[in-house]
Amino acid sequence: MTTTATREAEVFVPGHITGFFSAHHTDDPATTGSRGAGLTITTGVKLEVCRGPTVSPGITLNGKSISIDAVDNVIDRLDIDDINVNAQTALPLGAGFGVSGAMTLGVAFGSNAVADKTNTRAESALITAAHCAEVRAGTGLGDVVAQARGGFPIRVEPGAPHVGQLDGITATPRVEYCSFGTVSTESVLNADTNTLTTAGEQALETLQSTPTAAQFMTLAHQFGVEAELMTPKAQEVIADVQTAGGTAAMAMLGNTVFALGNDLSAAGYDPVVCQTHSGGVSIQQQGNYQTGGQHNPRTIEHSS
Ligand SMILES: Nc1ncnc2c1ncn2[C@@H]1O[C@H](COP(=O)(O)OP(=O)(O)O)[C@@H](O)[C@H]1O
Ligand SMILES: CC(C)(COP(=O)(O)O)[C@@H](O)C(=O)O
Repeated sequence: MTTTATREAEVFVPGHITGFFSAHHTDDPATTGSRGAGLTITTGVKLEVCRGPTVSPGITLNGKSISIDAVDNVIDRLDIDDINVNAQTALPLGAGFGVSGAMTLGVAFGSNAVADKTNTRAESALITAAHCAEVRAGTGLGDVVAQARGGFPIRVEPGAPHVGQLDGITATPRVEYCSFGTVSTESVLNADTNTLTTAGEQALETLQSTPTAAQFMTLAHQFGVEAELMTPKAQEVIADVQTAGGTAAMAMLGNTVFALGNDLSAAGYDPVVCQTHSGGVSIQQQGNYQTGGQHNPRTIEHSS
């Protein structure tokens, strides 16, 4: 039996729920992005990334082969078409949790962790590659930089690292959400974004003067109304939460309603419960394993 070394890494990227945003397009994806605010959540995407002579290239999400434009873009950009990615998530794709951003950022970090030591990149280069890939795909403007930071990010200035600017709200609330399906981010971003951008800029100014979780929720709800982005289902659920004395908002951009504390369950819903995530993208494991042609990730040996 011939023995060959395969490199493997496990990466976790938190989900990201945008509460409000404004869109800022330029002719360069690195300076294109959004301003706004959202929160990263403990429910996210876990990616096992492998590279080696016995590894067949490909991407799966929850066991099924998947095609996500932003992921294809980052693979091209970083020239990493020899990796295998096995991603798992409890989050729905296309429903406003930044799963496309998480996949793209996770592939960038994972591929770097399994690259030859002479071919590694610094974090800012990987985040920039993932951000530009999402912008080019038209599926996100600010998820990647928010997911790289973690916590409760405020996107003060748009764009990739060294261009954009991030701040945050110092709170780690419990989060509840109910998802009812997808909204096409590409369709919203390709349409006229003037109304949403005016609403998003006003919300950001108010949040910066009172950067609290409660203020964020009030502004996120108001943004959904003013930007005319609310789905009928989101309107119905948010109205029920208000009747029960709480605050809820639509996740941008998905047919998803989120709330802090227990505001959805107090209104009689049965939400998924998670927490604000304390950190950003992280490499959980990384190492080599030996195989005689069989891929068995459980035999991973840690390397420093
Ligand atoms: N089954 C699917 N449902 C939704 N999107 C999908 C699916 N399969 C592939 N995609 C692709 O995934 C991307 C989803 O992007 P986006 O709507 O921004 O999702 P998210 O809100 O999860 O980040 C799009 O490029 C879309 O074409
Ligand atoms: C709201 C959105 C433009 C898209 O978010 P999603 O649909 O989750 O990809 C996000 O990237 C942002 O800039 O805030």
